[in-house]
Formats: sequence, structure tokens, C-alpha cells
Amino acid sequence: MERENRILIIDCGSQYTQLIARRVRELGVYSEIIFWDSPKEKIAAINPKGIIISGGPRSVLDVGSPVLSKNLIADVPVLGICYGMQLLAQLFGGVVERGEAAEYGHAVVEIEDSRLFSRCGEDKKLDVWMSHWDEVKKAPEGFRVTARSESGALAGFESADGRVAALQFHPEVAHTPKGREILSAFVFDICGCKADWTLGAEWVSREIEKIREKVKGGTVICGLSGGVDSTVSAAITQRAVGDRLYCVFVDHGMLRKDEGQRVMETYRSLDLNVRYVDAGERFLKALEGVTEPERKRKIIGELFIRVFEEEARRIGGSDWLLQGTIYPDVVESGHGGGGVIKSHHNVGGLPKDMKMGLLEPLRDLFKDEVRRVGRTLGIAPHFLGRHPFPGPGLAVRCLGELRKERLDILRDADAIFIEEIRNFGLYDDIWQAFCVLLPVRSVGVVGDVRSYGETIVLRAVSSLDAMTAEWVRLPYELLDTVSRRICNEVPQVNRVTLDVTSKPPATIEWE
Ligand SMILES: Nc1ncnc2c1ncn2[C@@H]1O[C@H](COP(=O)(O)OP(=O)(O)OP(=O)(O)O)[C@@H](O)[C@H]1O
Ligand SMILES: O=c1[nH]c(=O)c2[nH+]cn([C@@H]3O[C@H](COP(=O)(O)O)[C@@H](O)[C@H]3O)c2[nH]1
Ligand SMILES: NC(=O)CC[C@H](N)C(=O)O
Ligand SMILES: [Mg+2]
Repeated sequence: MERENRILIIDCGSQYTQLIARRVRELGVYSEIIFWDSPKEKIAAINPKGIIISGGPRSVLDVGSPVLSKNLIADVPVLGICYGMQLLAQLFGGVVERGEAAEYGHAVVEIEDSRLFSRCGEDKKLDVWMSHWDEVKKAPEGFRVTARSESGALAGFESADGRVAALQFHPEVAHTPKGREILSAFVFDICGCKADWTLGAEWVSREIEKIREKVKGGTVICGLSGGVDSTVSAAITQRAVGDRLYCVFVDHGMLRKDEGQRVMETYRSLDLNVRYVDAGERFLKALEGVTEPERKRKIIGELFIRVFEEEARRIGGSDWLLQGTIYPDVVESGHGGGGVIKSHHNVGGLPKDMKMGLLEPLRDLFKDEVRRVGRTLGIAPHFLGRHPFPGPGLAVRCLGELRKERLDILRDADAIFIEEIRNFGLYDDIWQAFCVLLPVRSVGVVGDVRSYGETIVLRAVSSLDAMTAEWVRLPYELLDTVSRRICNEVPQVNRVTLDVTSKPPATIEWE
């Protein structure tokens, strides 16, 4: 059977699994992630041209750590990375032991001639990035060593025909400068993939056809947030079903300043059929006195669904619910074993007895890919470049009790912060920026008079996929302007502070 032009990534729990998938897709080849313990049939159905086994936090020496059956990788090229390499070593009869010390960060390896390194140039020394403790002490019988670190430790091996290859270091991270060349060699030269994953007009028309076939003559209801994911989902679905798509934009009273109005204007220019539902009072009433973050999220998530259901009834019933679910949502919510950090309202929160079918046209795409589809659909770049905004909105940025007066303070401060970021020309360089209002007051002095005012926190982060984030070193001049303007123009606030925590250990939002 002809294999599909795609790469399967088997996730053994690495922090970088999504990064491997992104790197392969950046080469123009579709890749899909699956957990190591997924049913065999599910893995077989993907029928890929190549498999990459990710790293992972466990040790192959422990009982219960991720394992794979040899059958699964019998007649397809496979690349094991870190834990994946240790697993391959074990599977084919090599020796893995606990190393004396962890090797973490930058390292230099000496490489041998190998198809995997054929695109790396002449230099036999490669800068790479390592993160491991266990070591492969002996490559399996019949395999040859392809890389060693300066200490002599084994850093790569491959089978005689090169179709089973392994690396101790991580080619997927930016700190391995030749990583892209190594992955290209695997994907194109060893697996024989073609670069056909472009998300251009062809992908879009195929997707439109798929939606059409699925929906048939039915009607579709869509929760539109003004964000990138739901807007691109709606735009592509509208091409498929036309005016049988009904969009609902819920104003839950926790939107940013003037957002309701602005979002509706945008949608008019996109020619989408959108109904604005003013549910502010209803949401705030349901949230009265609630301060616990998870309770807030649950209440909001449920009310969202109630509103969608009511709207569906209003149009005489709907056959489909359209959601802007994207790939990271799918991968993260499927992660067995990991504890719940926050309940994201659109993942896993749907009522079990829901009668509508789910339509999720972007569920295979990463955020940057969604933006690319948006461009193909002709959506304006300034819209596609918008910072993400969480469904629960300012509820998770207004700590403590949610009252309209407090939300207004936060709205005003936030609008100033964002306006100044734009004035300084930094909006597109920042992944996400916003203000937080603390449930803490402090003493100040203005015009010789004591004040006892509110505290605003400024938060700006850079990130790739929201899984990890770094705080942005904003210029002092910007911070100074923002702080002055907030205290002058939002009289309830007398203190402005800056959040200088990355994720982990913090998260991006405060609740
Ligand atoms: N105010 C809202 N009204 C209607 N639906 C909403 C609203 N807020 C969120 N949703 C729904 O929840 C989904 C998830 O929100 P999420 O913030 O992850 O995506 P988004 O808003 O489309 O994009 P972005 O990540 O760019 O903000 C949205 O796709 C949308 O269907
Ligand atoms: O649609 C959403 N519904 C939610 O419930 C939600 N919670 C957080 N976020 C956004 O997700 C990214 C990661 O946020 P955290 O680091 O706070 O978990 C950041 O971009 C957050 O803004 C949400 N988006
Ligand atoms: N990053 C990894 O995959 C680490 C693998 C294994 N847990 C080790 O410590 O060696
Ligand atoms: Mg959003």
C-alpha cells in the first residue's frame, strides 16, 4: 500500500513534541502527533512515510515508562530523539545506563558520514543542545555510531541501511543550529517525503469541499470571539455553506474597551452573518461574589454553551456547532496523566447530551498556520496579527470579585498599555500583552492628599505556542509613559507594577 506523504510523531511526553511537529511542517510536510500508548490501529491508520520518536521525562530503565512494539516501526524509517534514541537502543538490543551526571544545554558533537548529516556541510563538529541523564553505552549489534560528544559519549547511531536512526541531542530546538538540515535529511532523503503542505488556495478549496460534504444541507452555528481562530473557522465555513452559517458574538461584559463595537465592525467588513448578544448582566450576575479562578472559568464556560443553545433554538435548531479549536488545544487536552492547570472553556467542556455535531476545520493546524489560511482567505493582516484573548476575557485578569466598576478600571488601564505599545511600534513583536487588576489596595499621595488606590500589573510575554513564555524586556521609556498615563487617566489607580515571571513557573494569565 502506498504510504501517505506525512510524518508520524510518537509522543513519549517531551516538552518539545509539538516543536518537532512544527519543524516538520515548516519543511512543507504534514506531521501528526500521537501518544505512545495509543491503540495500534490508530497508529496504523496514519500510514506515514516516516516516524519520529520524541524525548521524554521518564527513564527507559524504569518500569512503566513509554514503550513501543518493534512491529510498529518494522518497515518504515524511524528517527529516535533523546528518550526515543534510548528506546530504540533498548528495542534493538543495545545498552542503556544511568549516566554519572546529567548533560544539559549546549554541547559539541563529532559526526561521522551519514545520510542524516548529509545536509550539514563539511564541518565534522556540530553545535547541539542536550537534555538528558541516561546514556546509551553500547549501540545495538549491527548498528554503527554516527555521533559522539567531546567526552566520547555516544550521541547518535544508525542501522546498516540508515532507516533506523537515533540522536541523543534535540534537532528540533533552535539551539541546535543545523537541526533543520538534519530533519530535512530525514524527512526528504531517508523517508522520501515531498513538500506539499502549503496551506494555500488548494488546501483551502479542499477543506471547503470537506465541510460541504459533511454539513450537506444542514445549518451551522458558530461562537465568534473576534479572535483569530474562530474568525478564520467562520470565514472558511462560510465559503462552504453560505448563509446557512449563523454566528454569535457574546458580549459577556468582560471584553476589552470598545471591543464589542470594534469586533462587530470587522465582521461587517468580512461579510459574515453575526448576531451580537448582550449577555453582560447575565454573566456578571452568575459570577457575583465568586473569586475562585476555576469556579469563574466553569461558570463562564457553561453560560457560553447556554447562550449558544438559545441562539440555536432561535434560528429553529442547528445541526452543527462550529468551533475554532486548533491543534495545540487538541494535543493538550488529550494529554493523559497531566494535572489540570486551568479549564479552558472550549476544550472538553461541551455537554454530553449535545445534539449538534461538531465542526472543527482548523483542528489540525498550529496558530501560525491558521494565520496563513487566514491570509489565503483574504483576511486583513492587522486582524490576523491580533494578540490572543482568552474566552473568559477580563474575568481571569480581574483578580477577586468581578464588578462592573472594577472591570472598567481594568479596561481603561489596558487600553492605555496597548495604545502605548502600538505607539512604540512594538505590538507585532510581542506575543501577548495586557493589564491585570489586583485585589490589593495601597497608599499613595497626590496633591498632598492621601490616596488608597488600586494596583495594576503590566504583563507582556513572548512565546511560540503559549506552552512556555518569557517576559518581554519593555523599554523603560514605554513603562514610564504607561505608568504615568494610567495613574493620571484612571484616577482609581495609584500604583503600576510589572510582572517579570516567565512560564513556567507562572502562567501567562493570572487565573
Ligand atoms: N465572546 C465570545 N463569543 C462567542 N464565542 C466565543 C467568545 N469567546 C470565545 N468564544 C469561543 O471560544 C473559542 C475559543 O476561544 P479562543 O480564545 O481559544 O480562540 P479565538 O478567540 O477564536 O482566537 P484567539 O486565540 O486568537 O483569541 C472561540 O473559537 C469561540 O468559538
Ligand atoms: O480561549 C481561551 N480560553 C481560556 O479559558 C484561556 N485561558 C488562557 N488562555 C490563553 O491561553 C494562553 C496560555 O495561557 P496560560 O499560560 O494562562 O494558561 C494565553 O494566550 C491565554 O490568554 C485561554 N484561551
Ligand atoms: N530529554 C529526554 O528525552 C530525556 C530522556 C531521559 N529521561 C533521560 O534523562 O535521559
Ligand atoms: Mg480568543
